[in-house]
Amino acid sequence: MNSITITPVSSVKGEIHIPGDKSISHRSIMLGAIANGITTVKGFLRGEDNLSTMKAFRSMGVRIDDDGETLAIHGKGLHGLTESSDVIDCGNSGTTIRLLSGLLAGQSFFSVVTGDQYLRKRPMKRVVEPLVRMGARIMGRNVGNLAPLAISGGALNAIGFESPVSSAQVKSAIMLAGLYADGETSVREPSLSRDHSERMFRLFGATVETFSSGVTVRGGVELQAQDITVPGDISSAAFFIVAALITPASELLIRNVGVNPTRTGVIDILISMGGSIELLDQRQVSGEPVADILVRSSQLKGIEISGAVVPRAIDEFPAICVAAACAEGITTIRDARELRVKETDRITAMANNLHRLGVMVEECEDGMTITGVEQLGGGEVESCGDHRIAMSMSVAALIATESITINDIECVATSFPTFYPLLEQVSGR
Ligand SMILES: O=C(O)C1=C[C@@H](OP(=O)(O)O)[C@@H](O)[C@H](O)C1
Ligand SMILES: C=C(OP(=O)(O)O)C(=O)O
Repeated sequence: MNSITITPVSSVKGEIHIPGDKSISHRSIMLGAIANGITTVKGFLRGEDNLSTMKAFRSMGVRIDDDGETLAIHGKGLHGLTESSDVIDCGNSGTTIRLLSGLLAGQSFFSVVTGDQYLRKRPMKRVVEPLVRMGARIMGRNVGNLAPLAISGGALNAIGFESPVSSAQVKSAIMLAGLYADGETSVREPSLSRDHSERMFRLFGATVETFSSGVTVRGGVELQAQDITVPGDISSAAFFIVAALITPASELLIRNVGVNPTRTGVIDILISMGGSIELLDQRQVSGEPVADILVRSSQLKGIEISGAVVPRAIDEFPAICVAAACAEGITTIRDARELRVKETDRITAMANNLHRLGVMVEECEDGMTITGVEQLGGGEVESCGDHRIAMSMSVAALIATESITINDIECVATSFPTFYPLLEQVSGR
């Protein structure tokens, strides 16, 4: 297991480009594979999670050419996928296994999907239950809640589903199954999660209607191939935004970042904490809002975070916890129970790691309370196999009194293989 030791820096400066958005990259392969014609994708994220999705579709007979810059996905049409000759390994990727399960529920062949030791602990009932209601036969460990899942799909019936959690993975799995259902399938969620599927379905010509916190998809409509440009991932940019905010004398321009309003909770939260963050040159690319983000070091203050902003910032909480640890006063995070079922339990992981650096953190079932400190201490912390924990703690190390060693950092390749070279670049090392 690799570790890294990071020493404090005096400032974070420069201009960077962030790699492609992970959520949009997954969806471009999935929709490209079942569309008619050749879909091209520029800016595709070559992280482990997206490579798992690519491999899964190749195993179902989809030709995907990659010249190192652009992907060309040779779509097979709505009913052209073929049975994989082996178990489909989704690696560490919750998005792959859950969205794929929705798609496989509509196929008239048999599939088994599984993943690594972390993914095999994450709850699948949230997608299995509605997909079974639509007519798929799905079996899995723990009464169908844990992977491996065995899926026998076929003709589906449309349902109206009220999801108890705000989850784009649940919503998107049902939307994909809905393409194969007889009639109109709708999903409602407590508050709106990321809407990349809604946007991309529309781009490919699906019949989709959105309403407040919900979506309806019509079955049986063929999709048409598209040329897609994937913007930079705001979830990856978040580590650099926090790095520039908490490090003195910093100014960082982050180019070409997706700023879809269902993803910008992190910016709203950090601005409320007193962060100097400006969105420049806002534009639309492939149906998604994009901007350059200018960040300057700021004195942050503690705030209360709860409610509808939480799903809009769900993957950024580890980075937000680091900002809170450096803020003046107390930050409370509530309504964030979902953090307990990510790659690791992100509430406990961040509480334990920040504790080791001398920060007072109190956990509660759906969140935590963090009391900011003037100076983070040094020490040794654990990624817990979770890319976002590893990267957050690496950012914390930039301003600690002494060096911090982060253990087990291979997981960073899940979503951001070039994270450490970029961190070196902006640190002037
Ligand atoms: O649909 C997606 O692309 C994602 C949805 C979110 O998960 P949930 O749907 O479980 O909240 C997020 O945490 C994940 O990184 C990507
Ligand atoms: C939770 C995440 O991804 P997934 O659910 O796709 O594993 C993440 O990237 O933070």
